[in-house]
Amino acid sequence: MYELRDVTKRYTQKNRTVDALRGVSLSIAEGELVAIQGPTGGGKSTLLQLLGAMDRPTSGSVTLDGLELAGLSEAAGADVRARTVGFVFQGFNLIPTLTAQQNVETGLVPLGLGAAERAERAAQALADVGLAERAAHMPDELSGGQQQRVAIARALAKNPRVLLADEPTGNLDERTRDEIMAMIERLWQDQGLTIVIVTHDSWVARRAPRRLWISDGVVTDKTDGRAPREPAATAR
Ligand SMILES: Nc1ncnc2c1ncn2[C@@H]1O[C@H](COP(=O)(O)OP(=O)(O)OP(=O)(O)O)[C@@H](O)[C@H]1O
Repeated sequence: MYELRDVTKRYTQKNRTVDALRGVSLSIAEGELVAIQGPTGGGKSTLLQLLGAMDRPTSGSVTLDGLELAGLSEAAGADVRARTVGFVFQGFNLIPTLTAQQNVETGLVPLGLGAAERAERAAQALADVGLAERAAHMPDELSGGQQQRVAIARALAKNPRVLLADEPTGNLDERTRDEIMAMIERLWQDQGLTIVIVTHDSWVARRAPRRLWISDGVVTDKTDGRAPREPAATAR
């Protein structure tokens, strides 16, 4: 699904440069659930932005199903964000003046669907996250966990291939965090999505079969518990 080859990202301000990613090479297979951890400023959000075609690397290659994201035009990048990638953020990012249903429908506007199909898909997405009864509620009438469910429904209504989540449980209490993670895992299993979650929370990270660590712009694969390799027949 994703192939990163020697990716660097350098931010240049007036008299300061920051190397947020330094020579990252990485593959993420279709259907993987990957957690990304690491110290603050290590490069987690930068990596997620490159995976989501929200930004481009300074050098190197980022491909999504063979499509080179590094060289995309603005319009082509917007198309990837609209169709292929769903985003979820720590702060939910719902529009406060719109109902849950309308918030979910906003994610479908770039797809050019008719109003009736938008409404139907949004209602289905809200049902999928257990919020069918709350479709007419405004965000401030919903709990934090419910708001995050609406945000997840908005991300998934467009049937993306990838879900990218930046600290999706960062604003939630423990019980709600557990509920949201259980829901993300269920969606992952049911819909065969590829999911990448940035988290500071080791409990959340441990739920992911694959865990990456980014520190100072360098990625290390920290996955443990991998199936041990079968010893070669001759070694027995
Ligand atoms: N737009 C930007 N302009 C300049 N520097 C930036 C920009 N975005 C990120 N950086 C710098 O790049 C480095 C990596 O930042 P990034 O946000 O990717 O880290 P992070 O691991 O997500 O951190 P956190 O856990 O605090 O969110 C940091 O040193 C940060 O200050």
